[in-house]
Amino acid sequence: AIFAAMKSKTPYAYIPGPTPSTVVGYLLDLHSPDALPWHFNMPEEYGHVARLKGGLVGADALYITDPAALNAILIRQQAWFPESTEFAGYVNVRSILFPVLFGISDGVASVQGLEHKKQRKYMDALFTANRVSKLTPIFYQVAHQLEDKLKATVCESPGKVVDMLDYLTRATLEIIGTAGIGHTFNSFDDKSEAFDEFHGAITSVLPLASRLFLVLPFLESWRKMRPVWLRRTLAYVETLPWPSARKFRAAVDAMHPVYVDLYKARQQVLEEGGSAALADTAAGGKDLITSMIQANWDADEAHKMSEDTVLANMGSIVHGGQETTSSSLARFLTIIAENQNLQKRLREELREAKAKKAAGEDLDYNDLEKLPLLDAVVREMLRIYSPVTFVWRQTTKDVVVPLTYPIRSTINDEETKELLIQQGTAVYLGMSAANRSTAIWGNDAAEFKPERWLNRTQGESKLPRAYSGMMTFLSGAKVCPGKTFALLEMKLVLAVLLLSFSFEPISAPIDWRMGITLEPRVRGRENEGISSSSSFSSVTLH
Ligand code: HEM
Repeated sequence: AIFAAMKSKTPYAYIPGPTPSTVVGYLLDLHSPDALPWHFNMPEEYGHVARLKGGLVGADALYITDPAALNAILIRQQAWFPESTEFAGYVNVRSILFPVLFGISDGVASVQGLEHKKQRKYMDALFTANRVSKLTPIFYQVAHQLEDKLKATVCESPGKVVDMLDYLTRATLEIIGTAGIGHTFNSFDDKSEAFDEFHGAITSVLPLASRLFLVLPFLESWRKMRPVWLRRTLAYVETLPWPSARKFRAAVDAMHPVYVDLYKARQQVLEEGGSAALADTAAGGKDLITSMIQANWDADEAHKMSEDTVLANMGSIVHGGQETTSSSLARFLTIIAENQNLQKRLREELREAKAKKAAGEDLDYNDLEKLPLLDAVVREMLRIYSPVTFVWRQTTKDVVVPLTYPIRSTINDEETKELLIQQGTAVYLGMSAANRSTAIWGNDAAEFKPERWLNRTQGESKLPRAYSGMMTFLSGAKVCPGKTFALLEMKLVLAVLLLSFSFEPISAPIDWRMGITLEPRVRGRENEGISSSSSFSSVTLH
């Protein structure tokens, strides 16, 4: 095995790359919570393909930000680049643990190939612009609860310093709850046990999951264990010799029954009254999962998903859609708190649009789509502060991919325009780094400049085109299905907040650490945990 590892290290010796900071190799540098600068620097210092040196525990890997190579890996030649069996993406790290520990079947985020295609068909049908626009009233219901709650807090003491991430987490969990799975966590009720329990579970799963990458190869073999009942029984052995797994189990125990109860309730409605009866359920049966259950009910036998698969997809939706949006919204507020002029311009744009509506009427889906400054700010924020930093894949055979930017050999200084990726190589796709590459976006790539989208001074990049030529939502078969949902949700919550409040920064700096998404922490209060030391702002009502 050692010989094999040494042999597999050699093919990439000609590719420039960073020296690992420990003998373990690149893994710790790549996953460190403080690794953001390491990622951003990659294309600038080493080029758009970099060699990541394996250490004692592994072979060399590649870090790729090259547009042509990304197009090949994610789209044209994606069949040879499945998600690594050891760890697959940010949604997946949690989805992977569910089946591993509990025998629950895999959801869309953790399956590949034909099974993925089948599940994605159901998933994509939920997220068309038409369907998402119909969720607008549900989003507003939650956004106005957030507004009322914040008003009550701020009226008590104007200019109060408020932990906005806490409010935004409540709002995004409530939105994904009501619009995603037709369930309320009563998130704005201070004494809501449902919120505390579920949110506590999500936030404890997050750090656990990002710590587990080193043991995932072991989990993978557990995941394949059959029969499933044996796996499930073993997971419940009280003496599970691993505290993280026990904690994880407690978290899943808090979440899973919520999904099971909801599923059973919808199924019962269907059995008693057929599809039409779903209109009488929470959210008028329009929530994503009720729509999925209904489509599954109507599908012919050959195309139906099992109960376990639908349950797993409830998890995929809740986990895929919660912290990504709360983290992005917190980032947005940080930006506008630090740029009062931009905040004022955004508010003016919103007021102007609102003035055209009848009194008390909210901006609808199309109105929100048509606000150029809000759109440019959201776009630019998602470009340079992509909540997901990277994903990874592993080749199943030797593959040659084209390159936009040639590799300059460290051995003989020659240029190569194609890259041979050997079977089994771990390939890291640097989404945030590609979003900031100066070669792709220009010398001002790392600067926050919404104007680049306003007058379209920014041409489309050569990166895959899922969203303005940026990598934030990925691309190809695993592209984020929730993009339209996320953009509407963010614009709508920001519109409600900006029309009622002004935001100012607190004096302490905020650091953004890399977890599975980006997590804000107030410097000096890092150890207090994500919910208590997040993106405080000083908020005023106006
Ligand atoms: C700013 C917000 C968001 C960002 C930046 C984002 C980004 C991403 C990325 C990068 C992936 C691919 C991950 C991978 O393959 O490892 C992904 C997948 C996914 N996202 Fe999102 N997402 C966002 C919001 C949402 C929302 C609101 C939902 C649901 C309502 C959602 C549901 C999902 C699901 C189900 C997947 C798995 C898809 C699959 O594997 O086929 N996301 N997202």
